[in-house]
Amino acid sequence: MGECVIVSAVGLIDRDGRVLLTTRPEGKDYAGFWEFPGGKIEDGERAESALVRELREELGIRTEESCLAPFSFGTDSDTGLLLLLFLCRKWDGAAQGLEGQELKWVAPSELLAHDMPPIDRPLAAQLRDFLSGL
Ligand SMILES: Nc1nc2c([nH]c(=O)n2[C@@H]2O[C@H](COP(=O)(O)OP(=O)(O)OP(=O)(O)O)[C@@H](O)[C@H]2O)c(=O)[nH]1
Repeated sequence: MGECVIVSAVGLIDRDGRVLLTTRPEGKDYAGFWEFPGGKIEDGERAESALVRELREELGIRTEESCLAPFSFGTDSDTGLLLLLFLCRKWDGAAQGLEGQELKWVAPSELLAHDMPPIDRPLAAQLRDFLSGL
């Protein structure tokens, strides 16, 4: 049986209710696909602190664990990936692509128009429905 990889990711929601998607950098799996910012949880790390760290490293923004609300999760039986999706509406700084990734603030209704890894699609649909008040 393969190893389980746990990834923390976040739907950052701005004041206009748009969600930040970023591209996966060249050389990584799903390069060029759109994803929720985040990354793998390191050994002994908690999901929230991993996300606070990744947001600082990848986007140069600062947030706190108390600003991260658990939203949903997804699993991929082929890769053993477990993706934990949080939501965040409060952070300091303006997001930048510090690892060369593209950034795009996307209206909820446009989320599914973006190429995403398979695990993200149902999560994006849930997020769209949640933000549209369905
Ligand atoms: N951050 C993020 N990763 C995702 C999403 N969807 C998805 O399948 N993944 C997968 O989750 C894994 C996250 O790994 P990563 O490469 O971003 O993590 P990391 O920054 O810790 O990478 P590293 O191990 O290359 O340093 C990848 O296999 C990636 O394809 C998503 O929405 N956000």
